[in-house]
Amino acid sequence: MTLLDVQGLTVAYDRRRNVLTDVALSVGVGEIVGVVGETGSGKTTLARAVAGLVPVRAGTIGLAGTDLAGLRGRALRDFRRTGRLQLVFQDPLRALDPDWDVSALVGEQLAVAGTVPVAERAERVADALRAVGLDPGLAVRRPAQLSGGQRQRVLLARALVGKPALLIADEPVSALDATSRNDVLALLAGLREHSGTSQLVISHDLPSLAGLADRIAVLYRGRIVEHGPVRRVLEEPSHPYTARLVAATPRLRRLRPAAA
Ligand SMILES: Nc1ncnc2c1ncn2[C@@H]1O[C@H](COP(=O)(O)OP(=O)(O)OP(=O)(O)O)[C@@H](O)[C@H]1O
Repeated sequence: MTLLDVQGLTVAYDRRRNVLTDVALSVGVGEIVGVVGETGSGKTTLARAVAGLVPVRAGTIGLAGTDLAGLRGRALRDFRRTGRLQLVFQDPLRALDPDWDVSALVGEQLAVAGTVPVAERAERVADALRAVGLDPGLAVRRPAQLSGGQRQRVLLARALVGKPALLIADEPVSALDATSRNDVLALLAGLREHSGTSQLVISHDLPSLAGLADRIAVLYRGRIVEHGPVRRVLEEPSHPYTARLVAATPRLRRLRPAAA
């Protein structure tokens, strides 16, 4: 069953050029789809457009049957408040208010949605922290008192606490060292396994996506030039950019899914 169905998505910040042109993309229920592309290809713009943070010039963004691209004003605010779609930004330090403690940062979504009684929020926050491998005792800390990997996990806990239908992660591991990167990638895989969370994961790093996603879409100069199952894209890239990307990444040989 399709959860996210993006069609003909075209986005421009000014009149001179489109940053995204006619992008089509889907994420099934319980599926992880990776978007890879070089710097400036439009990855963050895609994440932000799907999350309703950037105006769309043309196209539709269907989430479980609702066209998010058509929502305006109050309807858009109401949708955001539900927290059904959550975006995890790439820079935890900038995304987390330094004056708030972890408990307030993670609990904010529950307060905004208003669906969980105040008395239950602390327990839900603790559950979310445990789900991302953090000690609930960290709830009293502020972002500056956490490591980079812990901050990234707090961002994830904040996105997950309201049990979103779709998680969009924009470069979730690019700021992390190799160990934390693997931990966070394993965490995303575990989320799907244990909670069935559908995910759109955006990265310039093909190996990170190759070990995690079911399907990969390749964004090149604002267009999806190739998409398909991970193994097919890695073994038989059909676009020259993808072929160059695969050839330039020897680590991929180790990460390729085993033959069926
Ligand atoms: N707010 C903005 N106003 C105008 N142009 C923008 C804005 N944000 C991004 N752009 C331009 O849109 C293009 C795509 O940017 P985007 O950040 O989506 O790419 P990206 O693939 O995420 O890049 P990176 O991997 O470097 O983060 C770039 O040319 C960028 O300069």
